[in-house]
Amino acid sequence: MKKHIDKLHKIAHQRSRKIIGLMSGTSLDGLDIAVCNVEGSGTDTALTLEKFTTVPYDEDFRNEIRKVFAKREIDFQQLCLLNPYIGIRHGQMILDCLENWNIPMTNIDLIASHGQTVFHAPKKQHKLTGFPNATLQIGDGDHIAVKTNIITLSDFRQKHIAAGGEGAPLAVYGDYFLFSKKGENRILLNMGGIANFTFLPANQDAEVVFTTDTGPGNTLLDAYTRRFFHKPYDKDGEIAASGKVNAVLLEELKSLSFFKLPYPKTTGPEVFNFNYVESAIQKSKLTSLTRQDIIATLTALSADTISDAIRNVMDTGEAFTIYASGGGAHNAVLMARIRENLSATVKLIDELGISGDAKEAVLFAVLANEAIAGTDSFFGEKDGVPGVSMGKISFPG
Ligand SMILES: Nc1ncnc2c1ncn2[C@@H]1O[C@H](COP(=O)(O)OP(=O)(O)OP(=O)(O)O)[C@@H](O)[C@H]1O
Ligand SMILES: CC(=O)N[C@H]1[C@@H]2OC[C@@H](O2)[C@@H](O)[C@@H]1O[C@H](C)C(=O)O
Repeated sequence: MKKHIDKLHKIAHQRSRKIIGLMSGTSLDGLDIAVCNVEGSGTDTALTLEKFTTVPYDEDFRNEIRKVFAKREIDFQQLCLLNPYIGIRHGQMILDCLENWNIPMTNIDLIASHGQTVFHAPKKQHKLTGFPNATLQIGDGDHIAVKTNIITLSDFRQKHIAAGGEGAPLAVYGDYFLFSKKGENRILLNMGGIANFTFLPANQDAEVVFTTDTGPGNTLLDAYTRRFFHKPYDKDGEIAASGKVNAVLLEELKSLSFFKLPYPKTTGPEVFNFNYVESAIQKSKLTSLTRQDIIATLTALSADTISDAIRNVMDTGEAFTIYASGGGAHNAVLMARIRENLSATVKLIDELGISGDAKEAVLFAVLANEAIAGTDSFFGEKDGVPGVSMGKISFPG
């Protein structure tokens, strides 16, 4: 309908846009909702985070997602039902938040929805001849648009794959637009379920900007803390601090083929799960390790593989600063080992003006802003950062 196109055209030409960024990551902890005011685009983007919250998922919702999450074999009906269901639930969470914040729906121009990743299968992992890189996010944008009456952009990762990428990491675009700084080599490290980072060179050359996943962030820690200690995660790294890293198990865990693949690469809980850890424990014949030692070793695995990946990019001897975000930035043991491994300054991204817990949701708002109001961007011919606009548009009516 032309009225929708006219409205979108108007939004694209406004001096600033109010965009809600949504992120629900691999930790299944909840939906991050960030209300952003965005002016300009590309490297001229000026963003203010006006409101942020994480709406926690209730256990029932989490369990419904877990039925299909990162599983090779599932009940197909469950997947089919979850696609609209997650969209509707996310839409309702937005409406509730806007009401609590006293923000009229009509003040919001756009929603940028990541959706829920249920499976991630880059070619390097599935290895099936003829099949492309693949990833699947559900929670359809049409349901969010109709529920909230707000134009919604969603499903950002498919275009990245269509343009030659693995569908991730996408944070790199917003990282460059918002946080690149002349004179400082910056590593923006995000430790969610899976860890990834963006390298922003001190000369701000977009063609040198680099991004990759590194492997596990918190996903293994969460799984084992849930199993052994009946808690959702190792708060502040307290359990890890009470255990000892087991060098034999750590080496066995590091022998996984993923860690030998060249960078950039991407991964998910399809690879980093119970089976992987259990089979490493069996292989190293360490069946009597304490639970605390296992958590300490898994924390060291995350820290060491993050550090190896950063070393691979920062091999020039130049100084750099790490800005950490994501839930793992709250884990003191994880942070301390990264600091020690790299002898680098490690700060929180919060020092750059955006809360580390909000960063990913904010970056999806930036991607939507680029799709609607941006111009061409070019990050060179290297793997992993195609210069394309991402996000599919859902109109409310
Ligand atoms: N105080 C804390 N101490 C230790 N770990 C914490 C703390 N708070 C959060 N976390 C960890 O952070 C995780 C959530 O992180 P985050 O929300 O960044 O992940 P995500 O966005 O779901 O994942 P991804 O970025 O891989 O998609 C929790 O599951 C937990 O492991
Ligand atoms: C397929 C998928 O959802 N990947 C996530 C996941 O969580 C962290 C890491 O793996 C990253 O590659 C990506 O998310 C962030 C937001 C990204 O694309 O930058």
